[in-house]
Amino acid sequence: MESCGGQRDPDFRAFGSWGSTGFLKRDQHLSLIFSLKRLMLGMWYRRLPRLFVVPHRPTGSTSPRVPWLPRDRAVPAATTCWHHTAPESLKCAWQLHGDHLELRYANTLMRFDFVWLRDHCRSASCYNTKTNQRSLDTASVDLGIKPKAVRVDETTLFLTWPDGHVTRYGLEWLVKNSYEGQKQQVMHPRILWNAEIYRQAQVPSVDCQSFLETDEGLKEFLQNFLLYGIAFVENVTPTKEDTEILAERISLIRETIYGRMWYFTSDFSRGDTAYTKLALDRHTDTTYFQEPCGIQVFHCLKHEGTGGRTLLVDGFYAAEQVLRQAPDQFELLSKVPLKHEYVENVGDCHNHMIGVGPVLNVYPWNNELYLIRYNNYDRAVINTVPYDVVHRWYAAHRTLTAELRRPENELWVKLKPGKALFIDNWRVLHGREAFTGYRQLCGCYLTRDDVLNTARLLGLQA
Ligand SMILES: C[N+](C)(C)CCCC[C@H](N)C(=O)O
Ligand SMILES: O=C(O)CCC(=O)C(=O)O
Ligand SMILES: [Fe+2]
Repeated sequence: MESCGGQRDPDFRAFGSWGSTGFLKRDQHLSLIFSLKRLMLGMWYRRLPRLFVVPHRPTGSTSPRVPWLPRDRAVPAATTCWHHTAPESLKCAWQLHGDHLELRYANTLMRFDFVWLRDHCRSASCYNTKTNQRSLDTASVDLGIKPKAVRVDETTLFLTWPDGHVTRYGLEWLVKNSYEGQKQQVMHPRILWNAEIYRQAQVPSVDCQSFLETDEGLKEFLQNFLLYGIAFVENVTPTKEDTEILAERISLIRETIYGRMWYFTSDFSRGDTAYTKLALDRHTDTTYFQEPCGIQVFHCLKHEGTGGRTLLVDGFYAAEQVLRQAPDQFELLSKVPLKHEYVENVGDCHNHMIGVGPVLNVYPWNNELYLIRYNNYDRAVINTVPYDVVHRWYAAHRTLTAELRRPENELWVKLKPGKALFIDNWRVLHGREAFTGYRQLCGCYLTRDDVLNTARLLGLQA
């Protein structure tokens, strides 16, 4: 067990009343939870540096074949000695415990549950490599299963099960697919930005023709989009139909209560401030959906008047500042569930949407942030949080808001006909300046899975 004694003494109240058993009174059970909190915070702090880092994975070993290959050995009830593939190099070592196998390979110490090892067997009878689907019925695996024999050579782990079935795992595959391997990786490599960082990066807009007609153009666009959470296509014919063709090049269009492709202007045709000339503070859209829309496309088709610039803020950059300054507040924003709501009764439009979730959503195994839900207009009555937590939540929300509002974090752009903007609505907040005159925007939402699918098919990590 690693010790975390050297770390700063945190404000335990920040977590004190937030536990899996519900809300505890601030000073209750303090001594009981003290050591637990220390442990949790230790884990928390240790994870910090990994949160936004582009992954660094040990590459495949190229060491020469080891001449000595151990033969199958019978497994004693519980063995504590390490078995090595090559005693000199200690390249791979394993140890069998009562309920799991411990494996050290490529600088990674991994622990595998026996049921997991049986469940992920890639043999022909357990896994269909044509469909990439499991054939094994996991429910048929004895939960007390234990391998009868274990053997490791320089590339492969061999397990023989009590019924004689043999499972083989590539050691590289295990490193890539183990929990220990995963928690050292980020799912989505990103470059967090403020206005200066974004400008300095000089991220190019991709030309419409190259976007539509070449894989390179599309890939460049998607790479920019994945890294920065925004990307532009230029020289687009300023019509709704041409914008739709762009959208369909990378994704399925997500139809919502606003339609499939939408046009909008300041006619208050819908019961939302977006349909006025008023300024809109930074926000993400559709926070009131259980799954907020992944991507938003904007294409300004016309503006005869003044103002109306678009504001963009990297929500993950701001969240990272909160994490550095006040990790307890970051934690609170990632744990407290809230509702957002859209209630509309204008003309023939009647809608009532409710979405539930915290402001910051992180993957539990590596603490990587993947979704920010931030819309002060659409935030519903907070009735999911007791009063003392709610006060701390407001303080945390204030810290985040202060970061989001720092002028140096604001990227202002004037959308012009011909230039389409794609925004990662799970990461980058948008807003707009008040305007005068006739202004018409068209666009749509995209289904996130399909954008990521396109990116992966082009070889990008998404
Ligand atoms: C983009 N479009 C004009 C169609 C919809 C605007 C939705 C506005 C809403 N307050 C939200 O933030 O979700
Ligand atoms: O008018 C704009 O530029 C953006 C309005 C807005 O926030 C939206 O439509 O989601
Ligand atoms: Fe919006």
